[in-house]
Amino acid sequence: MADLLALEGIRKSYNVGTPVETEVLHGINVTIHPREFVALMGPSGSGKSTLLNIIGLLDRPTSGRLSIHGEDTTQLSEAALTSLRGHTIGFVFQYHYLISAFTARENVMMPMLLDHGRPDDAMERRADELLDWVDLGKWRNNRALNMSGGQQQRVAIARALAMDPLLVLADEPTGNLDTASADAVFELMRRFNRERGTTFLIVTHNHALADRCNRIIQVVDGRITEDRINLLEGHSQ
Ligand SMILES: Nc1ncnc2c1ncn2[C@@H]1O[C@H](COP(=O)(O)OP(=O)(O)OP(=O)(O)O)[C@@H](O)[C@H]1O
Repeated sequence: MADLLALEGIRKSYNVGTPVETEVLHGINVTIHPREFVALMGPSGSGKSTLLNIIGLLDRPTSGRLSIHGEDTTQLSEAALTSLRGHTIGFVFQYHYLISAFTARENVMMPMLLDHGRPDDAMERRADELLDWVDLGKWRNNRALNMSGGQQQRVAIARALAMDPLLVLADEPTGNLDTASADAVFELMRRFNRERGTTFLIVTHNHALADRCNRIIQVVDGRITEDRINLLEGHSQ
């Protein structure tokens, strides 16, 4: 089977006032396999979010090749990228970006609604199944604004999983949470990975959480400086 994701020579420059161009990714080569649960670590400003945005097809590299299941994405049109993104990748951010006036169920249904155009029973069932899974079944009809930060982030995880993505990209998903909520949110993603085989790539500054990933990639100054399988995964808990 082809790798889930292959990055070859990915470079990214930003124009910070002509003629000055700053390169923030200097040729990233990495392959992500199905079912991996990967931590992406590195100092502030090292290029982690830039890399995640490129992998998530939200931004294009300046040069290099990004393949999903062996297919090069760098030449695809915006419309093709949008469709591929919607059906392949789920996103979780540090801030949940829920629609606060909508219920938990409505928020989880949102990616399916955007894809299909109108609500149906299957969407509701899918949303309810995911909310049960993140242990918020009883909260399905509560508005997001009435939920705690940890609960909101669990709804955001359910929403990221709504389209049954192959890959979930999470950019500091526990950064705004207290230790207990961060632990619960992280454990949910870990369990989903183990039970359903969804691949996760998680940016985190938290070493204790990274120790619970099965691979740890370190980025410093736009380069991968370390990429290791975490043989002790799960043993530090
Ligand atoms: N749109 C942009 N225009 C210009 N420079 C940018 C842009 N986005 C990011 N940068 C720069 O690229 C570099 C990498 O930023 P990035 O946000 O990817 O780092 P990071 O590792 O995610 O940092 P943090 O851990 O603080 O979130 C930084 O120097 C940043 O200022």
